[in-house]
Amino acid sequence: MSADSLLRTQAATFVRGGRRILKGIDWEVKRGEHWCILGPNGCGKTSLINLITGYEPATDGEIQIGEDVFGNSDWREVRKRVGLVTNTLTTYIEPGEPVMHVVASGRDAKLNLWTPPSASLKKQASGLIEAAGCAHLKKSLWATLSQGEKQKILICRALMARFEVLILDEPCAGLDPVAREHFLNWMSEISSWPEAPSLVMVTHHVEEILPCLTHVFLLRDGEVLNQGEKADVLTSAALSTLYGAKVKLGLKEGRYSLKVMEAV
Ligand SMILES: Nc1ncnc2c1ncn2[C@@H]1O[C@H](COP(=O)(O)OP(=O)(O)OP(=O)(O)O)[C@@H](O)[C@H]1O
Repeated sequence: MSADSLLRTQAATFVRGGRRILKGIDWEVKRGEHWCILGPNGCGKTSLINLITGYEPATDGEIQIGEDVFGNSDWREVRKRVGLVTNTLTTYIEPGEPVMHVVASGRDAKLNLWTPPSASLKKQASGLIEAAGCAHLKKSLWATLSQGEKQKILICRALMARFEVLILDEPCAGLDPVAREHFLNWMSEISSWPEAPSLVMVTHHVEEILPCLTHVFLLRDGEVLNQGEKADVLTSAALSTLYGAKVKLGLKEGRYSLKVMEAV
């Protein structure tokens, strides 16, 4: 394993209800790489994320974060190095929680603070909220935010901790086209920060694969169809196999598009 390895799965297998949901996944994310995971509904993307974040144990194989191997290390500690932003988080946050507290609580990966955050936490949270272009939301309560604002605030929350890998599970779901574009540009900006975590974005839309994403992982029916550098992996042929239908991938000025030619 190279010193640059942040995350590695080896023959990771996940069986539930007698079904092999993940069938021996080998994958490695190295420092400086930003990944996109693509795959049809039900192919196992969320299951893979659950193994990496330790929310589910692998049935077989190895999950490694840096030097730590799942099962040999205190995963509650290891988990602190992998951030996860998912829509399900939004349902756990109290409607009346101040936005500033939502962000500040990310330092210890806690939800809903019982005591107000310290002045230094507030200062850091405030800086992140401003960098996200959300300064006007600093005094808002969680329940009043729009979907796009919630996504941004959740990412600010994740950035409070010093994650090495930040997993974004369909971060653009529910965003209007303009909000999505703003959001993606902000994500690009984050990826250029000197201390940026490696981003891993799960999406169903190739339009969201901005130039800052360097690698692509294609997951099909619990198996790796292909993975590697974006330009090598993203082809019409590979995506047609991935989705089981003829599709045509377009690339114009660094942005991808996908046309479904023939559904099966
Ligand atoms: N704990 C579990 N017990 C039984 N089946 C499960 C469990 N977790 C996931 N599955 C099944 O495994 C398959 C993969 O689910 P998963 O949520 O990982 O897919 P996904 O690729 O994230 O899908 P989507 O794109 O629709 O979000 C699905 O058929 C799901 O029903």
